[in-house]
Amino acid sequence: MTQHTTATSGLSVRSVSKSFGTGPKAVSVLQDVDLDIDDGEFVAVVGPSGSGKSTLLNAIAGFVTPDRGELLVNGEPVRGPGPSRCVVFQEYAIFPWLTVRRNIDFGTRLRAWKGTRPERARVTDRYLDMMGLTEFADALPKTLSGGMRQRVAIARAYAVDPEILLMDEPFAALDAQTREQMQEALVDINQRERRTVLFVTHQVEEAIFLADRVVVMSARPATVQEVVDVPWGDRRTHEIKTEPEFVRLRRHIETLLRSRR
Ligand SMILES: Nc1ncnc2c1ncn2[C@@H]1O[C@H](COP(=O)(O)OP(=O)(O)OP(=O)(O)O)[C@@H](O)[C@H]1O
Repeated sequence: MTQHTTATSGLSVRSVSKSFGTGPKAVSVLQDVDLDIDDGEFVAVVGPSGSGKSTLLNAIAGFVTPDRGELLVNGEPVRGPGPSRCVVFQEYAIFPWLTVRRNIDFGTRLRAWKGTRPERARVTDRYLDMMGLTEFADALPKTLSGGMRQRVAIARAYAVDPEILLMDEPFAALDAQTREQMQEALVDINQRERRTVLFVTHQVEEAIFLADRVVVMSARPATVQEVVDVPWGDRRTHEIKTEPEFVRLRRHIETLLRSRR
């Protein structure tokens, strides 16, 4: 396994534990989770249903406070939600009263680099183009398909330019064909923009297709069971899914998940 470390860049999760409830009804969800994600790395998290994947993501986002342990983004402790981390949810969490362009423009306003209005407009145009949304720029979200709405959510998240992008099953509600198109769109935008991404998914195939490393969580209380390196670099076309190495990795991870350690 590659050695990934750095307390001062990227994300560090150090011995993070979290329980919900108190007394005999307390449920231990995360137990001593350790994880380092380097700057610009794409990491997918898979695990049994209810194991605590979303809880981990929510702790990094600052929505959930760990009972123990430490979360660092570029060396700074996470103390709550903030613009260094941007979340893309499964539900299409975009503003229904704003057009596609204005939704993405909202993201550019949250950037550390403010820029003038024309400069921001150019940034918005770039994201519209990258996500294939230019012809829908003036449309309201309700007139768009689920896949297109999720393109808007992803474009807006990249437009914020956060240090870490957190994606919680963003394609789970989409049909299989749209999901594959979205996976390609995400590969494309991330190869151009290269952000640090933590991506939670149920689909092992999706995790291997998208990520540089796949973190396999155990059953609850979740710990990191294994971290699997994915060897394709930027070569991410759907053809790799039938290559023997892809199939081997998929089987290996599925076996780990079935073992429910
Ligand atoms: N705010 C909360 N209060 C109480 N229990 C919670 C809370 N959030 C999560 N849980 C519990 O923590 C456990 C882990 O939930 P979580 O959503 O993190 O798992 P998950 O791995 O993302 O699940 P899934 O794969 O089904 O999406 C579940 O038993 C859930 O009911």
